[in-house]
Amino acid sequence: MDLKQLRDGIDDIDSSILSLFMKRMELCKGVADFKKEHNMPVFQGGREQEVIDRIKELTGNKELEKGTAALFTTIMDISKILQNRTIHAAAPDYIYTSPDFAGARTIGCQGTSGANSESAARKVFGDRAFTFYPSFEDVFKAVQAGEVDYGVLPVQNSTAGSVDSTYDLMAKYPFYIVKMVTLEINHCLAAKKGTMLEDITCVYSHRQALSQCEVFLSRTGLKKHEYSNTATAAEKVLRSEEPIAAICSVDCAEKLGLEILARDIADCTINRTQFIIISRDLQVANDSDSVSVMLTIPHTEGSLYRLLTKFFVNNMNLLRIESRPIRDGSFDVMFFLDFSGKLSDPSVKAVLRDLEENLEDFRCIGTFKSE
Ligand SMILES: O=C(O)C(=O)C[C@]1(C(=O)O)C=C[C@@H](O)C=C1
Repeated sequence: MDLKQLRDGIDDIDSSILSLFMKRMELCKGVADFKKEHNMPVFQGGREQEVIDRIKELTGNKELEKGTAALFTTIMDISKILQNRTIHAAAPDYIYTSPDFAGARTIGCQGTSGANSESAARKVFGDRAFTFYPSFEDVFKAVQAGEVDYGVLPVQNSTAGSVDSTYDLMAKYPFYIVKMVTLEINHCLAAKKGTMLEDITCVYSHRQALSQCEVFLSRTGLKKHEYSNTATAAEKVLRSEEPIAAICSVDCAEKLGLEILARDIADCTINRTQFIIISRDLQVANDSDSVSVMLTIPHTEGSLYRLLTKFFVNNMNLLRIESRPIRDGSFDVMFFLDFSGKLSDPSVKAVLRDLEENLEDFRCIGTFKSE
């Protein structure tokens, strides 16, 4: 047989598979109606095992057994997605309010005035006073306690990647993301007035800022010292009698009256950081088009693949996937996923309900307009 004949044969078989697939899905819709009426969960683990065992037996070919099991697992996953849509699409909406950035009484940022978090906060809340906390954790605590209406935290930098400490705290505190804001970061090397670059031996800054300026730091041979924040590092430089420098924003250096010894020192000329604005309660802006969730998945073969199928089949674009250790001595991780969709979309509601029902650790952590 030539290739054309082989492909014609494949096309014929695909048509048969398709028509049987459609018939199977019709039956699954019937199953969904039954489950809705009898208040049964969509996922039936025992039945799935039965289906897979039977398929493996029927395959009768060791080499293909794994493939047929994967194929029927995916078919059942698609079946569950359709069933969830039938059952949960009309589920009640989440209870939420609209964000009120202009009416916010207090907003918490980490660091001190001049920190990049403050510039990010200004983009959302305008020129006003912010409450500064020594650590990211303090910002989460202040939001949880209702001490501030909103908190501002960095999550991702275009050069250095995710801000791990923020993600670790996201797993620890209750909160909701209400907005995402992107800030152009321009790092400079700043020292006390009159200091020369040749005199400087060491430089202080936040870990992320130091890692964004690796090339400059290794070229100049400056010794790196991690500090809690770029702005607090700049303040340390101002107070110090030693010839030390800080990596901070130009705004911050100018505000403190520091000398800028070198500008634009980040490794990448375009260097941007994304910040999240968080609140204690779920707040949904009209223009929100992305949803954030955090979850753990079982340590079983194909479980990440099966999770991703849910987004793919529901036509939801995955915008971010991040994982962090859950820190219990195991090597298990917590996943943070952002995907396109509105909380009120029937398919989003169905996916969220499905994840909620079937995963041990699952939380929807807000919705925002992606930038
Ligand atoms: O038998 C059921 O209860 C079904 O919903 C059908 C089906 C399948 O597609 O075969 C789908 C989901 C269940 O977890 C088990 C099996």
